[in-house]
Amino acid sequence: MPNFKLVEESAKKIINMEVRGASRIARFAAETLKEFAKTVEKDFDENMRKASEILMNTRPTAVSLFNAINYVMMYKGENDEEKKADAIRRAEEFIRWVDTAKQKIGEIGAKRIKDGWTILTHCNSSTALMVIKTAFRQGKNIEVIATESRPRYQGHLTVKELAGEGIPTTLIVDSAVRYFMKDVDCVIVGADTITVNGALINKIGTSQIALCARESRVPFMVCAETYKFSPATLFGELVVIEERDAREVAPEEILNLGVKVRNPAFDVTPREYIDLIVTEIGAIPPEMAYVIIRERLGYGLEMGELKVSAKHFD
Ligand SMILES: O=P(O)(O)OC[C@H]1O[C@H](OP(=O)(O)O)[C@H](O)[C@@H]1O
Repeated sequence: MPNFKLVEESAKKIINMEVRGASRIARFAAETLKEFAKTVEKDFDENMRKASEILMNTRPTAVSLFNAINYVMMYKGENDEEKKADAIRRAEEFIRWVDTAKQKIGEIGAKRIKDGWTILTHCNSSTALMVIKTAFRQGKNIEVIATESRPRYQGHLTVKELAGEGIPTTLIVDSAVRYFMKDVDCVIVGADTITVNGALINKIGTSQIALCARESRVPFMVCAETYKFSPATLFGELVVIEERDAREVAPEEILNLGVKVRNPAFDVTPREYIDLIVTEIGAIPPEMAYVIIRERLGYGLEMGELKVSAKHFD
């Protein structure tokens, strides 16, 4: 029997943010599809399609979820048995992509961090933290300023992780970024999605930090695996910004007043504010986003037509 309960449970974990962070969500979706595929005995295409739809309808902004599901769903085979084996293989391949990419980004990004620097980070990006931790492990004497990242306080996860590594870390409220920017040598953040024109979609507040960094001439570095680039934006689609429950922001007492409370989870930082995007295949300017979508993800504009070709990770 196809185990849809497993898929529903995974979807719930993504929605309530028990599993969060763009790359963890992607990895978890691939793992779920792999485990689900093992339970399918007939009508493989139909069951896999249903399972991917359930996972896809969880959080709309991080393209990593789409790319993970899409990657697994490009399985091939003459019959259900072959399809199942290929889907499982592809899920495992995607999971390896997630794990190896983070390591590589850590190594590449750490080269850009100088001894004695103070780095500001926002939210809780495992990829951005990998860069910071790699630099620290190389013996660079660095400090971190971390924003609390309201309303979900992912900044608390960040400071716990950095403190666990022994990295001197200061926690600040989101609105104190400009106050502290004079002490910052570099901003390093993660990514939920990079669009074809090189814009960054990341945790709400990121664009204000970028603006402030630009004002102070502080370099702004983004850490993003190539599966965080959005092929759909090449086809003219806009990235949907997730708007979460108002109760995450305001207590009942406020909500009862009937005031409108808005809670967008992400915002857009235009490419002009980004100095560098560190991917697992190199540190690139945001202007190279189209090249990543074409060469790495296999979607391109060819002979004046939109052409999609499924690429494999190598
Ligand atoms: O993949 P990694 O680098 O771990 O995280 C990337 C991004 O995912 C998070 O979103 P959320 O907390 O799930 O809403 C943050 O916006 C973070 O910058």
